[in-house]
Formats: sequence, structure tokens, C-alpha cells
Amino acid sequence: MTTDKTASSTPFHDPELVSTAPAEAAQDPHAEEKRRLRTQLRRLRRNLTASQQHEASRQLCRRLKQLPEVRRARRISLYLPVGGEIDPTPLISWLRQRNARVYLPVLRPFAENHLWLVEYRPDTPMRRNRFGILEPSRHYSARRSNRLPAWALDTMIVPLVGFDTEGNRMGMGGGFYDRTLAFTRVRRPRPCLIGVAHSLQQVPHLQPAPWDISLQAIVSDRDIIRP
Ligand SMILES: Nc1nc2c(c(=O)[nH]1)N(C=O)[C@@H](CNc1ccc(C(=O)N[C@@H](CCC(=O)O)C(=O)O)cc1)CN2
Ligand SMILES: Nc1ncnc2c1ncn2[C@@H]1O[C@H](COP(=O)(O)OP(=O)(O)OP(=O)(O)O)[C@@H](O)[C@H]1O
Repeated sequence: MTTDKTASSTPFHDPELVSTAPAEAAQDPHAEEKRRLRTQLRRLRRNLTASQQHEASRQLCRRLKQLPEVRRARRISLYLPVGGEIDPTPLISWLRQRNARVYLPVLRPFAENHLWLVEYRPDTPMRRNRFGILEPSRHYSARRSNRLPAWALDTMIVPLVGFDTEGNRMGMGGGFYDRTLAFTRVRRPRPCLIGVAHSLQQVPHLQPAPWDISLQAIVSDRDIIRP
């Protein structure tokens, strides 16, 4: 895993090169520490009670509805929560009333750790992916007309495992969003990225990795952080 000599100098500003970079895990000197912190933060959110979750979701959605990036979005992605993630789904009916289109991440087949963004309508057929997360079915997602390239979204609501007040983020560790959004370093248009999490997922400082994509805002049940 550590034999690739070019690994540490991989130009992460080039999404094409980056997405084929070998020995990915070996490139992150903070990997072990991040893994531990991730496990700890995931446990914290999993341990929230149903009523804490309900209240956090209410507060989150109240704040999200105030954001211009959410209010003006015609095409917006969010996620269906698992494992204690803060729940953005009460936003869906509100968005539909405003005639916004709602998209969900789908694990992209044959492209390791990349996401498709697939439209989510009331009649969209759903299935569970390999992580047990509900997503639009393979058949439905395979139809190009049901998807959007990430650049065509106005806003993406991105789940976080950890964050700091400078807007550094930590995800589930698969690099799914980082890979899917790597193009934002070099091309426009690009979606506005809003990270969301429970306030207890805030940590004093996260060391950003070279491939981390930065967020326009982080919204929790307590705050709106603009880095
Ligand atoms: N609700 C939700 N949907 C999402 C994401 C997310 O973070 N939250 N994703 C954001 O990326 C993508 C899925 N990414 C994921 C990455 C890792 C694991 C996970 O549970 N990993 C396990 C080991 C899994 C296994 O191999 O079986 C673990 O770390 O313990 C789950 C989802 C797309 N959909
Ligand atoms: N653009 C990219 N191209 C190739 N590999 C990448 C890219 N971005 C991240 N990775 C790899 O993905 C792995 C996970 O990265 P990291 O721990 O930062 O995930 P994360 O930010 O928590 O996940 P996510 O992006 O899904 O929220 C790392 O090993 C990293 O090398």
C-alpha cells in the first residue's frame, strides 16, 4: 500500500488524476487519528434519544429554511439519515411545495466511491445499498433522465460526521463526496455545499486533507457557521 512513490505528491487539484490515484489511504498521515475520532463521533450521535433527534431535526430544518442557498435552490440534494445522522428530510415536503427538485446520493456502480445524484419523487422506487441506506433503485438510477451531474445542482446538503468552526469537515471516510465534488476545484458552475450535523459533532480543530472539499456553510441544531 505504501510503495507508490508518487502518492504523496498526487496533484489533488486535478480531479481526473486524483480519481485514479492509488494507495489512497496511505496518503493521509492523520488517517489513524481520524478513524478514532470518527468512531467516537458516530457513537455520540447514535446514542441520541428519539426525542433529541426529533428536536435536533426541527432546529436544523428551521435554520436551513432561512438560508438563501436553500431558499433559492431549484435543484437540491440531501440524504436519508442513518445511524443517528441529523435528519434533513422534513425539508423535502417544504422544498416540493416550492417546486424545487430533490435529489439523493446513490452509490455509483462500477466507479469506486463516487456518487450519482438521482431525483427523488414520491413514486421513486427505493432499495437499500450495501451500507443499508435507502436510495433510488438501480434501474431507476440508471436512467440518465432521472439523474443530474453534480455541477447542475444549485445546492447540496452534505452529511458530516465531524466539523470545526473553520468549516473543516469529516465524513464517513469513504471519500464519496470528496471524489464526486473534486471537479469543483477546477470547473464552474458548482453547487453550493452546506454541511449538516448535530452540534455535538463539533470538535475544536480538524486538520483538512488536501482532497477535502470546502463548504459554504455548516448548519447544526444550534448554529449556522460561515467559515
Ligand atoms: N445518509 C447518508 N447517505 C450517504 C452517505 C452518508 O454519509 N450518509 N454517504 C457519504 O459518503 C454515501 C455513503 N457513504 C458511506 C460510507 C461509509 C459507510 C459505512 O458505514 N462504513 C462502515 C463500514 C461499511 C462496510 O464496509 O460495510 C463503517 O465505517 O463502519 C456508509 C456510507 C452516500 N450516502
Ligand atoms: N478526489 C479524490 N480522489 C481520490 N481519492 C480521494 C479523493 N478524495 C478523497 N479520496 C480518498 O478517500 C479516502 C477518504 O477520505 P476522507 O477520510 O477525507 O473521507 P471523508 O471526507 O470523511 O468522506 P466523504 O467525502 O465521503 O464525506 C482517503 O483515503 C482519500 O485518499
